[in-house]
Amino acid sequence: MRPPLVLTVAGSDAAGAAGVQADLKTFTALGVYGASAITLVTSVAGHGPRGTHPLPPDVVRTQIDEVVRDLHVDVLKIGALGTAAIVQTVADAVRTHRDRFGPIVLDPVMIASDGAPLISAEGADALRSELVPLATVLTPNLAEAAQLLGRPQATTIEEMREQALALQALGPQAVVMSGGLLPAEDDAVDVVVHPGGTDLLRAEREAGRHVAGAGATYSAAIAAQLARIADFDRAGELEEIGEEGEDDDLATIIATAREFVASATAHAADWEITRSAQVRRPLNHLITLDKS
Ligand SMILES: Nc1ncnc2c1ncn2[C@@H]1O[C@H](COP(=O)(O)OP(=O)(O)OP(=O)(O)O)[C@@H](O)[C@H]1O
Ligand SMILES: Cc1ncc(CO)c(N)n1
Repeated sequence: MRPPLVLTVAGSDAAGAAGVQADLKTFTALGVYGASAITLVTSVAGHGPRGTHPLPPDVVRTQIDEVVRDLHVDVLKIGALGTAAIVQTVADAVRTHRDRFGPIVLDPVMIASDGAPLISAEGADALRSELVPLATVLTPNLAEAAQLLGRPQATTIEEMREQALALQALGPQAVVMSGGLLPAEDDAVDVVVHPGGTDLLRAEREAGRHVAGAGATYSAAIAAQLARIADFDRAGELEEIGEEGEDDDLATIIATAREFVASATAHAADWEITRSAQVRRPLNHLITLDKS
């Protein structure tokens, strides 16, 4: 028996809300084995600005090489990368090992939800030129899409769609642009462009939402679902899960991942986990595991 497996290349969040920790919890919750190559470590000093400590690029490369050498990787997920040198290293590793894994989900992480920068300006440029073209699914929020394109932040759904299409033109099959904070809309609307067209995913916007790790959890859930599809495919069971063609698959996977994020957010609402209201709440990744 070979479980579906995702390798995440991302940063560590000691609080366990975002980054690698959110990724691994999401994979487990969705029945997927998680491996990780750490790119950087974030640390919080009190409630002050967070420090970002990138690892040496060769240490990042060694971790990826080891995992790819030793394990069957179905899907690669990429999160915070910190520096242009790490972006370059990860892009080189992806090109070297391209036949060793399937889809690549790239979350172009730029700034943490608490405002800490998670990549340098040169790193963001390298992300656009080196990694975006290699991605299967790209998952920017409004600010990340704007920075990748060098445009002002989208303020309407039509502008979001234009930016998502412009990013898709750089290479990814699908772009999932999350618009939780779009001023012109009452709902939280995500624009998904995929080979079958454009979908709008609407959900009620929660006022005063104060969570950390929603973006990481979203892209991790997409990666996990893609790994499960690869697993069903290996077992010859794809028809049984109602496959309607590859184009629809991606759109369905993304919608399912969003439901997971919404549910994990809702189920954390009564968690008394933070010592202060100032600290952003993590999501509840235990939802699929809690049988009580
Ligand atoms: N206020 C909100 N109410 C409901 N859904 C929201 C809200 N804000 C964001 N979302 C949804 O949550 C999902 C993830 O959002 P997004 O990608 O913007 O998170 P993020 O800012 O990158 O997260 P983080 O930096 O905390 O990891 C998207 O589906 C988005 O639409
Ligand atoms: C390590 C890390 N990666 C990603 C995010 C995105 O919010 C974060 N806050 N921390």
